[in-house]
Amino acid sequence: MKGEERMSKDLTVGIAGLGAIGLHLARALDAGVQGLRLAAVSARDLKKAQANIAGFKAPPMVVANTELAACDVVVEAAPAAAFEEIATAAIEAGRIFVPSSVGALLPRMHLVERAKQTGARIIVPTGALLGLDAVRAAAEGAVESVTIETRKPPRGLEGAPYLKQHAIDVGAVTSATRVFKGNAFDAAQGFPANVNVAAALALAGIGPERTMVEIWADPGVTRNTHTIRVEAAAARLTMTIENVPSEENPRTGKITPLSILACLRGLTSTLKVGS
Ligand SMILES: NC(=O)C1=CN([C@@H]2O[C@H](COP(=O)(O)OP(=O)(O)OC[C@H]3O[C@@H](n4cnc5c(N)ncnc54)[C@H](OP(=O)(O)O)[C@@H]3O)[C@@H](O)[C@H]2O)C=CC1
Ligand SMILES: O=C([O-])CC(=O)C(=O)O
Repeated sequence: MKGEERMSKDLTVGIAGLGAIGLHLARALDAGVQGLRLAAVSARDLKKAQANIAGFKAPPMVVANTELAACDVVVEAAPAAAFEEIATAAIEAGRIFVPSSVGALLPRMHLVERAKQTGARIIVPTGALLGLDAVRAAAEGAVESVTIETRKPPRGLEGAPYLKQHAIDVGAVTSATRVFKGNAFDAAQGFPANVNVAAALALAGIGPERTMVEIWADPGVTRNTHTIRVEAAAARLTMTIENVPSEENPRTGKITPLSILACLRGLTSTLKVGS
């Protein structure tokens, strides 16, 4: 195949937010990923965004969140508060939408219904978690229970609305302390910047009401640690991932942009591994 023909088949990618996830992903795409071309980025601070991409081989356009929807694939890597604007534009335009702020999708499942009408696809990456292939497989059969226990260094939980509402000061925590126990829906509301993994797990398995979550502020861990336990008719799963916090945002594990990159490669790769 000629080079031009191959170019014309590339999927264009737009990224909303150039932080711990978005900037790493943008750099990786700029370095070159077969079948994908970084075409546009958005941010709150557009000047900072321009500076961030200045050294790129092929700098993307810096656009408003809604204008990313001109791209074939829209990756949301912004704070949860911006999720609705970015998601709605991408879904109305019938694009492939890849959310990072997965917790913000749970109270907006109407977007999934809307995507059915517009032809959009919503592809939730595994993100900072693991094993969603096995959870999805188990959920094709009977599942008794799904739980996730998240342990983060206390500063990785700072600022969560649930902590403020319950006057919990994680800065004062000196030994492992459980700060939340409940379902994934409530966890995502109370900790919008912390438990997107629980939301992804819920969507892969038995839904946000039945997926149970514990969140621990743990001065004894240096990594964001998530343990999933699944009791299903076909298998029992226990899996733990220990994520190195990123320098830019300690709430976010370094593996997250890598997971999204792997997810994007899967959109165009000839060989795709894992369900
Ligand atoms: N699915 C998963 O497994 C995981 C998901 N996450 C979630 O992914 C999201 C991104 O995380 P992370 O990269 O660590 O966050 P960061 O805070 O590091 O980056 C977010 C970026 O978004 C930009 N931004 C702020 N407001 C807006 C806006 N209104 N529109 C567009 N961009 C904006 C900010 O840039 P500036 O203000 O300078 O313009 C900032 O650089 C978060 O919601 C986080 O909770 C995180 C970890 C794991
Ligand atoms: O990076 C992590 O370990 C998980 C995280 O912040 C999230 O789920 O939002």
